Amino acid sequence: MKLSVIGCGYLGAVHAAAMASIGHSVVGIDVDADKIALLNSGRAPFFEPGLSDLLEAAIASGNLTFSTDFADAAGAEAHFIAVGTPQSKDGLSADLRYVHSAVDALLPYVAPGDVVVGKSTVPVGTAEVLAERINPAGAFLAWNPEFLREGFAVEDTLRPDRLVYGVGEGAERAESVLDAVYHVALDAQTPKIIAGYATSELVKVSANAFLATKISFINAMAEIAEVTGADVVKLADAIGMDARIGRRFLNAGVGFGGGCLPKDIRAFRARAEELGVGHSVRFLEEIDAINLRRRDRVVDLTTTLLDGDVTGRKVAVLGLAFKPNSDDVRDSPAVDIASRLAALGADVVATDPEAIGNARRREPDLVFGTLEEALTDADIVLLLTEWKDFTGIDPAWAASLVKTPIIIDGRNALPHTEWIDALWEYHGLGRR
Ligand SMILES: NC(=O)c1ccc[n+]([C@@H]2O[C@H](COP(=O)([O-])OP(=O)(O)OC[C@H]3O[C@@H](n4cnc5c(N)ncnc54)[C@H](O)[C@@H]3O)[C@@H](O)[C@H]2O)c1
Ligand SMILES: O=c1ccn([C@@H]2O[C@H](COP(=O)(O)OP(=O)(O)O[C@H]3O[C@H](CO)[C@@H](O)[C@H](O)[C@H]3O)[C@@H](O)[C@H]2O)c(=O)[nH]1
Repeated sequence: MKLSVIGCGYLGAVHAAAMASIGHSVVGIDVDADKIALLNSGRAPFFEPGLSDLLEAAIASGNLTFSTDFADAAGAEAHFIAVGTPQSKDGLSADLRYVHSAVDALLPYVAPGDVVVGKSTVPVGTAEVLAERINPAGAFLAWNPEFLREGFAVEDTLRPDRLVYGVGEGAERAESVLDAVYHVALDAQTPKIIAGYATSELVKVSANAFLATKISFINAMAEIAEVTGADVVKLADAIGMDARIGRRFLNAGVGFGGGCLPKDIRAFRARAEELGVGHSVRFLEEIDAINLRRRDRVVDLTTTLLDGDVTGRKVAVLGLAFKPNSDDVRDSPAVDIASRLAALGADVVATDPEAIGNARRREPDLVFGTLEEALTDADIVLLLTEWKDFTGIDPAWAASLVKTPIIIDGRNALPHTEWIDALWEYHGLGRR
């Protein structure tokens, strides 16, 4: 089956390569000519485990091409929309301009019977508006939200835990086209939920709202633990043993960042206000506030541990990506904390296995270095992204490099007894 994927970022490039790897003939289209040139040469424009191999193999097989020309989408039966929906510059809402311009550019090449498939995360009500523009061409719209996690994007795309088809006019055609697209996952008994547009759009944003809520819940418990002497990690272990609660997404620390959770909960609030039901998700304001307070906590704790003044003190920041196994620094707690400490006068040296390039583009004045450069003569060390490269550090080796062995484990990810045994002053978040 021939497919087009419009927008080749973290979502679209992986989707295009994964669909080509299961035998579809895929063209990925993006307005960013540099990205398209890289992709066409078989190189991933960002770090995502497994993506380079998938791209290389799919391009070599002839199943995958990339283009900046929307005319190349002609002849595809399904056109996936995977462009960005970032937070608006002037508010909380999602900026839908890329979705609309992608649909504008695609429409001349859409044939009757084609299915345009929305994958971008959008405010509820968007699909209905887009369908009104697509249906007159004799084509149909499906809303097929994506749940992949960065760092596991290839695996999640090839083996999703569920498929959601939001359908409207032309529902039968949309379902049969999507079934053909996802035949491998469906053959593996992946559950499929068919719903209307509004439900499928809401499934996506409510899933992210729930995940954000779970993280902020445990971070709120961390705040309580910090004033009572409780240990939030043990608390999470204990409540997580209740199958109704579950241990996943109960890792307290510097909180959530990235290109999804923060902007999605804000856009959800904005959309609910527009719909006159702002009160229903007003709690997300608190979820956001708890999350951002964790960053303040690390800045304040660093200052306290450096006797109230960070000026001229060397701070080693381990981690810049919003999570391990990604180079994505969008709304990254680590970049935020590093920048704030640098702005307060600290001599910050930040390191990351993959994200220095992206962090430097965002914060050109920050100082970046290798792990060894960051640690050497540091007055304090902050672990802000739990890459294996950092959680596996030998604490005795690190102690031999720093000036003062003080560490804030912003992800509660280190084997803390080993660090304490190696004579580090260890500070977790929400634990002693
Ligand atoms: N990143 C994820 O893990 C993930 C997972 C699920 C859903 N999503 C959603 O998917 C969407 C894309 O996210 P992303 O992280 O891939 O963003 P991204 O910024 O990495 O990629 C977006 C791409 O769209 C391209 N683009 C912009 N306007 C275009 C146009 N008119 N025509 C063609 N291409 C255009 C950009 O050049 C860019 O390459 C968002 O709505 C996001 O919320 C992302
Ligand atoms: O217990 C936890 C789990 C995660 N995080 C943080 O939460 C953020 C988001 O993590 P994760 O959800 O794993 O990463 P994303 O790749 O942003 O994926 C989320 O956002 C995507 C885009 O919408 C969705 O597709 C995914 O299902 C959803 O998990 C990261 O900063 C993590 O460090 C925590 O602080 N504690």
